Parts: sequence; structure tokens; C-alpha cells
Amino acid sequence: MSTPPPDLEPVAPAWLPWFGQLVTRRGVGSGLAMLCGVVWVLSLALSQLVISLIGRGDRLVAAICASACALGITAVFGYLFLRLVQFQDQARARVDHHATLDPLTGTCNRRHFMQTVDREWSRAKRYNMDCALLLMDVDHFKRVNDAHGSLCGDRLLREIARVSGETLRQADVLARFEGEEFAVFLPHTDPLGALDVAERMRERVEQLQFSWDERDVPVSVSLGVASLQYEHLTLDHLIHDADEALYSAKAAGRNCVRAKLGLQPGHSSYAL
Ligand SMILES: Nc1nc2c(ncn2[C@@H]2O[C@H](COP(=O)(O)OP(=O)(O)OP(=O)(O)O)[C@@H](O)[C@H]2O)c(=O)[nH]1
Repeated sequence: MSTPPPDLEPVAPAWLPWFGQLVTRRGVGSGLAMLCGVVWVLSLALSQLVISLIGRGDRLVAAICASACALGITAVFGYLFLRLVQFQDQARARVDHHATLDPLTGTCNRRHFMQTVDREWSRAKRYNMDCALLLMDVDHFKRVNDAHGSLCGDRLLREIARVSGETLRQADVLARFEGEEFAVFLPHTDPLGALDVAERMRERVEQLQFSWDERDVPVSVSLGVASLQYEHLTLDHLIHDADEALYSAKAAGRNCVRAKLGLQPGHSSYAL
């Protein structure tokens, strides 16, 4: 079955996400109480209006009947409606979660990373601000999988993501790029700052005391650093430079940091 073109896909009305979040935050109980209150006042007003219009009937009886009907119907259908809205909101939150996060490591997934970084990158370029991109690849990861199994490999990836995240600021974006490769976007970070971050991450992973089945598993990562340059016309150019730097780090023996451009004197040992 073919999927409909994007403009024919169903779009929720603008108020629905807002209302869903409100119901989730306040709870169905208090939402229902508010709804019943509003409907009760309206039903009372309507019953009195009808009595006035037809010019006969007992106002008290009309008020009691209208209240009983309105509250009974609202309690049942209001509850079902609010539960539906709450369910829809929770489903939307779950979809958002799966659409943006990598299920194994809990970091951003590649798609979300590219969307976020594309925005940040454009802003940095427009306002001439520093930013940098790191690519980090686990060294000899295939050996870990082969020697200890893929469950061990998965656990190691989670640990690497965790300790890497600990070295970053809140504004930095960490993502699992593919397989055993991670990407980090560093806004407002000059080339030397980016090198420091990369070196800190490398050290942190090297110090990770990871064991599996009571056997120590040595772990290290290689990192490539690229800083935003005038000739980077698109984000892909920046990624390409970080990738080349990563390739150099692998070629230089792994467990090290290499940078593509933008280095200051005194840090030449990092250069390609
Ligand atoms: N356990 C696990 N393994 C993965 C995952 N994604 C990719 N891999 C494995 O990671 C391994 C990557 O191997 P290579 O590309 O040869 O890289 P490497 O062994 O790290 O070697 P270098 O990068 O050159 O240091 C492959 O065996 C993949 O199957 C994952 O999510 N979990």
C-alpha cells in the first residue's frame, strides 16, 4: 500500500497538542470536574431560558432535571473524551521520543542530530560565530563484539555514550551517528576549545573501567575535529572535514585526536 503524499497526511488541529498536554499535566479528574462545572452552569442557564420562553413550567424541577441530565452525560462522555485526549498526548510523546532518540544509547539519533545541528550551524554561519563538530569512533569495536558478544558491545556503547555526555555542556549535542560512531556538535566553541573537549572525551573513555564476565575490556576511541570555516558552505562540508580528521586519527594509531583546520600555534601535534 502506498503512503499518501505529505500534503494529504492527517494534521491534528492546533489546539489538540496544547489541550492534551494540559490534560496530562492536570489529570483527567480535575479536567472532568472543570468540564462538569461549565456544562452544569450552561444547562442551568438553558433550562431557565426555556422556561422563560415558553412561559410556563416549574423552574426548580427544570433546573434539577437539566442538571441531572447534563452532569450524567458529561461525566460519561467527558471522561471518555479526556481519556482519549490523554492517550493521544502520551502516544505523541512516545512517537517524539522514538523519532529523536537512539534506542540503544539514549543519545540523539542521526536524523534529529542533523535537524538540530543544521539550525545551529546556519545561525553560527550567519552571525559569524564559532562552532565545531567532533566525530568519535570506538577503536577495534569489532574485536569486542567478536571476543565478548554483541550484548557486551551494546553495553559498551551505552557506557561510552554516558561518559561522553558527562564531559559535555548542556548546549552541546551528542548523537549516535551510525554503528559505533558518535557525533558531537559544539556551539560557541573555538577550535582550541573543541580540541580540549575532544581530548577530554578521549581521556574519559580511556579511563572507563569496563568489564564483561569478570574480564576487563580495554576501550579507547579516536576523534576527528572540524571547526566552522569560511569555506564550509553546507553542514556536510563540516562533517566531511571531521570525517577526514577521524580517518587521520585512525591512521595515526587510534586512541588520539586529530583536527582538520583552525589550529593555533602550540597545538600543532594535533594537526593532520
Ligand atoms: N554490538 C553492536 N555492534 C555494532 C553495532 N553497530 C555496529 N556494530 C559493529 O561494530 C563493528 C564495527 O567494525 P569496524 O567498522 O570494522 O570498526 P572497528 O572494529 O571499530 O575498527 P576501527 O574503527 O578501524 O578501529 C562491526 O562489527 C559492526 O557489526 C551495535 O549497535 N551494537
